Amino acid sequence: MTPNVADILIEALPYIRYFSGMTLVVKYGGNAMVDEQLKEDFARDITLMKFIGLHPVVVHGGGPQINKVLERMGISPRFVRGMRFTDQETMDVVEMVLGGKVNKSIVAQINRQGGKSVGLTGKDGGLLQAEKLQIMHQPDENKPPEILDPGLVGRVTSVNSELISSLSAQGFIPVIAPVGVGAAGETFNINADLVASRVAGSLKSGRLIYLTDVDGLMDARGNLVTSVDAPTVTKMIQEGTISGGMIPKLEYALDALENDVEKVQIINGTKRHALLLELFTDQGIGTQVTAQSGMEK
Ligand SMILES: Nc1ncnc2c1ncn2[C@@H]1O[C@H](COP(=O)(O)OP(=O)(O)O)[C@@H](O)[C@H]1O
Ligand SMILES: CC(=O)N[C@@H](CCC(=O)OP(=O)(O)O)C(=O)O
Repeated sequence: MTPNVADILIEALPYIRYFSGMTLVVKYGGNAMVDEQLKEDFARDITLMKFIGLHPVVVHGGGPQINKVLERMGISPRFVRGMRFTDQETMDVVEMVLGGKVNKSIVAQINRQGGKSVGLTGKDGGLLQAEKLQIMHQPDENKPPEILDPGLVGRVTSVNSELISSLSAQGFIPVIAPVGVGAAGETFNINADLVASRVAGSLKSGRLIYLTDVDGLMDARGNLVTSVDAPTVTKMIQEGTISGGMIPKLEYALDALENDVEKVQIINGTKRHALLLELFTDQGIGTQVTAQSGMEK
C-alpha cells in the first residue's frame, strides 16, 4: 500500500527530533548540479532542513563548470592526482567560477525558496587559511617518492569556524566556495571534498554528507557498498577498485571522522531529494564511511 502523506510526515518525526539543532555539512559536488530541477530541489531540501531546526552548511564544488569555461578559453584542464593543475590564469578562472557564478547561483536558489543564505569564499573573514599543497607520488615502491607540484593548489591550515557558527546561529545558511587565502594574501584553489572535511571537522559537525554523481562507493563487481571502514578503503585503493575523484573523497571522509565528525555519508546527488530521503526516512541510501568496522547508524 502506498503510504499517505500523514504517514510520511510521521515517519520523519523521530529523525527530525534527532537532527534538530545539529550542524550538518553538505558537500555539493559540481557533478550533482546537473539541471535546473535538481538545483531547485537541492535548494529546497537545504531550506527545509533549516526551517525544521537543523543547521546545514554547504560547501560546493564546480569542477565541471570550471572545465567548461577553461575550454571556452582554449585551455585544456590538467589534473595532478585528482587535483587541478592551477597556474595563475587558471586560478583567476577558478575564483571567478566558484566564488562568482556557482556560489551566487546556489545562494540565490536558497533565498528564492525562502531561506537566508550567505555566500563566502575562504577569503571572507579569513574563513579558509591555506598553504601550498605538495603532492607525494610513489609509483614504484623501490624508488623514493616524488613531489609533484600542482601549482596554486592549497591545503587548509585553519578554518574560521566562529564565523560559520555565528551565521548559522543567526538563521543564515552559509554557502562556502573552496578558495583559500595564504599567509601573504595569495589565492589557493582547494579541492572541495577537502574543504568540506575540514569545515565539518572544525565545527565538530554531526554529519558530513558528500553529494556526488554515483549511488555511493561501488565494489569491484559494481555493487553498492553500504558501509566501508578505513582498512577496506586502503585495500580497495591498492587493488584499483577505488580510483579518480573517489580516492580523495574517501581519504577526506576518514580524516573528518578522525576530527570528531560523527558520521560521513556519500550519496547520489543526481537523484531528486536524495538528502531528504537519507536524513528523514527509514530507507538510508548511499555509503556510510566508518573509522572501524562494526560502527553502524
Ligand atoms: N569504487 C568506486 N565507486 C564509485 N565511484 C568511483 C569508484 N572509483 C572511482 N569512482 C569515480 O568517482 C567519481 C566521483 O568522484 P568525483 O568525480 O570527484 O565526484 P564529485 O565531483 O561529486 O566530487 C564517480 O563518478 C566515479 O566515476
Ligand atoms: C584543487 C582542485 O582540484 N580544486 C577543484 C575545486 C572544485 C571542486 O573540487 O569541484 P568538484 O567537487 O565539483 O569536483 C577544481 O579546480 O576543480
